[in-house]
Amino acid sequence: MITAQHLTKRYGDHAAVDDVSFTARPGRVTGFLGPNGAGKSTTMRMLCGLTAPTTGQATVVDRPLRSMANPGRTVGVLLDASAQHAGRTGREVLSLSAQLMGLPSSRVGAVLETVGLTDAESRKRTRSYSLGMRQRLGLAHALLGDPTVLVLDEPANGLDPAGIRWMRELLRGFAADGGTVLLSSHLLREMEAVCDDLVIIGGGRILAQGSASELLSGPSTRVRSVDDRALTAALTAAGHTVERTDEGTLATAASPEEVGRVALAAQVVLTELRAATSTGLEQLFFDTTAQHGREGIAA
Ligand SMILES: Nc1ncnc2c1ncn2[C@@H]1O[C@H](COP(=O)(O)OP(=O)(O)OP(=O)(O)O)[C@@H](O)[C@H]1O
Repeated sequence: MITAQHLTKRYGDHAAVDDVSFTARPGRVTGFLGPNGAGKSTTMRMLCGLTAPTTGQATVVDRPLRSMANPGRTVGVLLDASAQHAGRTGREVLSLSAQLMGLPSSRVGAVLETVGLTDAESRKRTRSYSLGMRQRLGLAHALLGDPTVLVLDEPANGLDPAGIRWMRELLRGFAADGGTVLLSSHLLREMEAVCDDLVIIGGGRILAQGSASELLSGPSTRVRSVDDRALTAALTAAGHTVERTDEGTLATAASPEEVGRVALAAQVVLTELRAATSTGLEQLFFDTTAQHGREGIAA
């Protein structure tokens, strides 16, 4: 489990992260999304103890990471796959960390196999690695201590389609075994495919969070009637929120059956009633972050 409680990071007058609270739970993949400059990396650095919060607290498995004697045995971190020592081989990078974490050298071969780096590749200096190979090495490094928690900033960056699918299966398997995964990525389709929970951040603040199924389902019913004003009043009186969509229908989270019953009781004739399809993460992302992306910045 990872918990961010009221995390704030100020650089001078600028709040890079502003009162951010969320929980990434065991057995689930939590996606951390936001436009460029939203505060994702800064939040992840605070979770990993690399950046001290101005206020608030971050804990991993109920403790601040900095207080752990051997954090690599609990948390695997991949924050920047290109930040590897260019003159070391992949195998040397892993062997050194295995020694520092008190792990048997057999872990090195095990994680190389898990991430699909061959023996020959592992003996090359990382300066000759492609970005995809660096990501695989970074992930091997994160998995080395057999952690229960993974914090991964853009791990799929540079992977080819087969690599992305492989990463998806690896993360789903890690969560299915009870692990906690916090993952940031700009690949929205991939996030939609892999995440159980979503946290969306913009301008340093949380804009939306919840289970992916909840957030992506949106208002579940679309309805038209001969008297939308009376229907809206009746639905609102029954405790439902109602919005008008761009297509001119009314949208509500109430089920089609419930809308039908309310309309019947209010004696409003319906001209259309249907369950809405899923919103899709791309739509949710743009709807939620419209004010915060670079394209949303007024000229
Ligand atoms: N060390 C620093 N000093 C000053 N400002 C910083 C520092 N680190 C980050 N920031 C600012 O904090 C804000 C959030 O940056 P951050 O890197 O966390 O965003 P991000 O969501 O990870 O963006 P991206 O998707 O582009 O990686 C930005 O405005 C950035 O310029």
